[in-house]
Amino acid sequence: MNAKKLAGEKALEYVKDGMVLGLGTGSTVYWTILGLGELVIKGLNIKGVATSKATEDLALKAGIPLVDISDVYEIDVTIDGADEVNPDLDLIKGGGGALLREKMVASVSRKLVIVADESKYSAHLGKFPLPVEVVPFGWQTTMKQISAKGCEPKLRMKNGIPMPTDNGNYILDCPFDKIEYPAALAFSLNMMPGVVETGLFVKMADTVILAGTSGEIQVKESAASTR
Ligand SMILES: O=C[C@H](O)[C@H](O)[C@H](O)COP(=O)(O)O
Repeated sequence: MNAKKLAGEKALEYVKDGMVLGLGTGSTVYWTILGLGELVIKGLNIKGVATSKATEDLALKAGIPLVDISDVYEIDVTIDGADEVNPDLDLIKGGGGALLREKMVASVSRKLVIVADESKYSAHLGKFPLPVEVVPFGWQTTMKQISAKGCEPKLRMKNGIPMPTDNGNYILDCPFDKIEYPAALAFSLNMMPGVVETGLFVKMADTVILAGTSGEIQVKESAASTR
């Protein structure tokens, strides 16, 4: 069975008529967006806020009406994917480079629902290299500052050039291996002037839906979400 499809479609249970929805990015939330499109055709009245240009294109093709983040006071529910989830439901995100807009959208959402296949669940964050969005100016300097925190960052490339994010920045992929204190690491990285944002989402997820290839679905609820 397609675990991503199972998880993505399960999240449709959190959607109600009249909601403003944050639409995440990636191959798991792809299924949520297709499902939402079908519900819209059947008469569901929702508005979406896209977290990337790719999601904007997909949502428009699916027939979902979109609004800009600046045009809403708050978002009812955001549904998004993750690259890694720990038992506290802290996350690593940004494998697709959308972490900044995803975090901005999540920060104004009353509820953040994460959809993932069960391989993303891990006792410690860090197996997946942490994406950090940095400004192009002096990116090598920022990279040195991040190295001092105990990893060897790699500049993300695409077609032979640094991959630009939707915001015109670069991504440094930072293999920390094992992140003991996600909040402390996020804070220290965010203190660096060249860092725009990190893919660490600490105490942001309210619900995580994990699906396996044999069809089982686990729904984990956070006791510690700070939003
Ligand atoms: O930048 C991308 C996002 O954070 C994605 O939500 C994350 O990489 C998970 O993507 P996928 O569902 O394709 O594994």
